[in-house]
Amino acid sequence: VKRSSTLNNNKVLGYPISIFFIVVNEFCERFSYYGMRAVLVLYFKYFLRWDNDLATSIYHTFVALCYLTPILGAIIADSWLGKFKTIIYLSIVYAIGQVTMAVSAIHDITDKDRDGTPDNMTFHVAMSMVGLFLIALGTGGIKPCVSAFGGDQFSEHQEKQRRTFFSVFYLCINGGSLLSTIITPILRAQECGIYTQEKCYSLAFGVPAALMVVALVVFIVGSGMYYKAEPQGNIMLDVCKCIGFAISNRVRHRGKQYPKRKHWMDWAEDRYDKLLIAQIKMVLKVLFLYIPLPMFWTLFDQKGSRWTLQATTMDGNFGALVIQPDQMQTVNPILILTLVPIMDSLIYPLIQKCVNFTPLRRMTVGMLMAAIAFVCAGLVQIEIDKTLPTFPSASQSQFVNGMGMALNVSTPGVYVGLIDSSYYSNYSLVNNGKIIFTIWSDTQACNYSREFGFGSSYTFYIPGNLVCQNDITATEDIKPNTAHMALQIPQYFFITAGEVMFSVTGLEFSYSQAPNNMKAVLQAGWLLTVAIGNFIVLIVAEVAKIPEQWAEYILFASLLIVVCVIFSIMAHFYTYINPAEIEAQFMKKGDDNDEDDKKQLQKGMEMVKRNSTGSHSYDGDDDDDERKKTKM
Ligand SMILES: N[C@@H](CC(=O)O)C(=O)NCC(=O)O
Repeated sequence: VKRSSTLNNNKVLGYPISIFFIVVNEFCERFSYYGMRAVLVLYFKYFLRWDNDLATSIYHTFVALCYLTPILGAIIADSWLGKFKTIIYLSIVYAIGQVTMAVSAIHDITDKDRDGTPDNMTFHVAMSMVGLFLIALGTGGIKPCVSAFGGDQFSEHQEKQRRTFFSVFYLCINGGSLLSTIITPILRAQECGIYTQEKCYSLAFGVPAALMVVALVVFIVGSGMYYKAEPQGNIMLDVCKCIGFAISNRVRHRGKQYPKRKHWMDWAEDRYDKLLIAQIKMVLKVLFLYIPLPMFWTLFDQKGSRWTLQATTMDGNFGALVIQPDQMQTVNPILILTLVPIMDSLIYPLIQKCVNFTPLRRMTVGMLMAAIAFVCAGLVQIEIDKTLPTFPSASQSQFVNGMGMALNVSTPGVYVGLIDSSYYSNYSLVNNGKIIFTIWSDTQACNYSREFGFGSSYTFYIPGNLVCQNDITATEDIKPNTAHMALQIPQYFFITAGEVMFSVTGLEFSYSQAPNNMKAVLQAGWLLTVAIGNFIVLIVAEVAKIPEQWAEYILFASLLIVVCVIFSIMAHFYTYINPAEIEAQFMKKGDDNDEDDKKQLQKGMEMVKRNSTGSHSYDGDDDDDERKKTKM
């Protein structure tokens, strides 16, 4: 009653006002997360100077951590602080993490000799790791809370509005991700610094930090308008205890003298009520089906690591538009925003006319799409390898001074340095496009201009009798990248089509197959598959140590195809259930039971009510009879 009255007083267009704050909060938070993530792997490679393998490994450890912490967030919210306070406190941790990252990327802090490279890399690495840990704790911790908190704002008769809210919520995620993945690579490509101008990773991390502060402020501003449910006990803990008891009770009753029970979970009946056991059975069936799923995420999340590194060896010149390697990731949210409505309104209904395109079938096809994406990535890599030398580092150039006097060389934003007579400069990082160098000594000065292609590297020879432009000769140490970044579009298309079929459907499937009070448990289980998927990248990258990148892509594609076959077999034997219907049956049976059983049922019902908006119960022993007979 309290909830309805709270909500009814604050409505706009039939929606509670409070959800506008939540939606804006989500947009800013996802901007912050994806913006930081977009440039992360390049920060590791070019700022911290890690090699591709280490950069990829740490990137995936971070992503895995971001998807492990939701369990922690759910436990804190459910059993201690409630969702509202959990979101506030963990958002503060998150914002501190983002600020730490921004500070860690200021090279001037330790650049004592002012040559543009940090002198105490340990400081920057340590700060980055602390920052990333805090971000993982914050973003993962609030993840299961924010969407559920949004859902809580609707009363039971607002089901339609709640569904619209979740669609808008998903669009906001991808809107935030799209904008930030365009913006932060641009910020990263700027030059900044007090003593020496370098690529501006601090700005690329600083803006996401600012957006996280905005997200927090917006969320707090809405404070007076939210419906804040009290923490209601930790259902995850109840589930774990019940499963633990079932196993230990089963082990204690091993002998032939003990009659068998229909299901191993039935061994928990001696202590736990039948409703909880039946609900756990439903959840376990879905969790069992989750076992092969991490492999999808193993491939999916490499678009932020391997694919971004791949793009650095490609040509990002799209005519009027010059795309940075990390900006290629925007193809994913752009395709999400277009594919989701097309799939829902056109593709699925068309396929449905020919075959029963069940959620599990969609997910299987989604996995195949991801495998195809990696075959595309492998083919693109073969194309790149044909064009790619290994020496020296891409985009760097040097000058050799053949004059009898010291010379200064600079371009706007880059001071190559003072080069002694008959000596050479260090390699300096130069942007692509037309670059004008100014070369000067005590007695003369001149300009020298040259077109730099993506990733090209040159050595320039300054002769003894320098007049200028025509006197300087250049040798091309590395040819400009010739494989065009547009070649990555097919792999992005397939991975995103895979995401729509796999991820969007999978979330819906998990939600529909879970009893009301355990939807959060399954949500945490789903996010756990993402974490495990990222750990698999680490294991495969470390164990397989495949020297050829294209072969690694094909290996991942093959692994996913094998897993996909296993998943389709498992899915074939899965029978769809309707938890609400089953719970209603359980209720009916409960009416026929004796008084004690009724009391026990009532207890179970209260548990369901306590943890959810629904209020039915279910006798798990009869689940086979009660299911909707829908096969994969
Ligand atoms: N498509 C992704 C966003 C991206 O990779 O840019 C998505 O929707 N992820 C879901 C989320 O909760 O972040």
